[in-house]
Amino acid sequence: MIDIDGSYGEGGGQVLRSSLSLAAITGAPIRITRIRAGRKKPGLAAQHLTAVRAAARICHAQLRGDALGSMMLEFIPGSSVQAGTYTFDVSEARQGASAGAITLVLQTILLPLALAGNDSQVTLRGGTHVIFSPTMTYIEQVYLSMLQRMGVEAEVQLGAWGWYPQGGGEVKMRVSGNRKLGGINLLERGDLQQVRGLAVATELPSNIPQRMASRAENLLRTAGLKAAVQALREKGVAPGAGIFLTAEYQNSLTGFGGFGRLRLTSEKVAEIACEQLLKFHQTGAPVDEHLADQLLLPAALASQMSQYRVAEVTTHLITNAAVIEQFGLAQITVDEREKTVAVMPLN
Ligand SMILES: Nc1ncnc2c1ncn2[C@@H]1O[C@H](COP(=O)(O)OP(=O)(O)OP(=O)(O)O)[C@@H](O)[C@H]1O
Repeated sequence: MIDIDGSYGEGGGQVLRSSLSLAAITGAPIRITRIRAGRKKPGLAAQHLTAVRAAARICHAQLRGDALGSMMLEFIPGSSVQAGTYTFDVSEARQGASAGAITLVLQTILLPLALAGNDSQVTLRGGTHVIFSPTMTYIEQVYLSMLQRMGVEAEVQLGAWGWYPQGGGEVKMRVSGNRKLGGINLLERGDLQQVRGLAVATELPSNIPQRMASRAENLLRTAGLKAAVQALREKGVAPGAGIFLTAEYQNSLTGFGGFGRLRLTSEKVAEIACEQLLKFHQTGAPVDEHLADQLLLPAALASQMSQYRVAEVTTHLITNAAVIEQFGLAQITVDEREKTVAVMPLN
């Protein structure tokens, strides 16, 4: 049994999710204690419990402690990961609505399913665009595109947008199985090719996406960046709005978003997204601070070494590296001064 201290470093949900993915892939039983001890409301929230149940479903794991608020979980895989057709809904973890991010549930099971013997189809329901987590737009345009270069083949289709607090979004994912992963080398990003964007509203007037789109295009073009932002009204169960920008460099991709809320003008929402993107652009780094921690898992499962340079070394990155190393799959070196990450798989 591998013992994981859920309070280590960042002490957030990622410690749990990385451990679940690796337990499913390796078949190693795990016990995680002090889950999310670093958070205001510690223990398993709806999103985490959905990830636990999803990981357990695909490898028939026995569970102990799988309840909302639980700070301890035992996860004992009962089989290798089984490809198949699955549905996971965060609202089943908590009665009533939940905007738990299904992108994080998706990340928990993606690599186990990509390494399984056959193709899978997964339907996910809950929050698709939720602050402090990757948005489904980021997953599609940045995360999956980068993972494709490492040998992962998966496609997502967004059926409905799910915002905080109601959730209710839906995504269908198709994952090809039997994949062999390769390393990635991202030390130089090359020139910016373009910034693409989606300015979206559900159940709100069309001037909102239009205003977000034109403010973002103006700001980015004034800063000398080539930008095209599409204004869209989309399907969702509740009102919501946001703008999601993807910057395409010769060798790399990144994405940033801004979320609408009451008393925040559409223009301000666009400015929030643009500020983050311009700040990243100035760093010259190929990998944004979020992708930095998300690339560790595929890199540890690859057959070659990976190396990349990041915009910022975060506690998420350091924490995830330590969790992955506990499974003995890779040696990870983070150079805080050079802001580089090297992942050397050990098998
Ligand atoms: N704007 C963003 N774009 C892409 N990825 C993001 C963004 N914000 C956060 N993330 C990613 O979301 C993940 C959040 O992990 P974290 O450990 O904080 O867990 P959590 O389950 O969201 O919840 P909590 O922080 O409440 O425990 C990290 O992988 C982080 O890189």
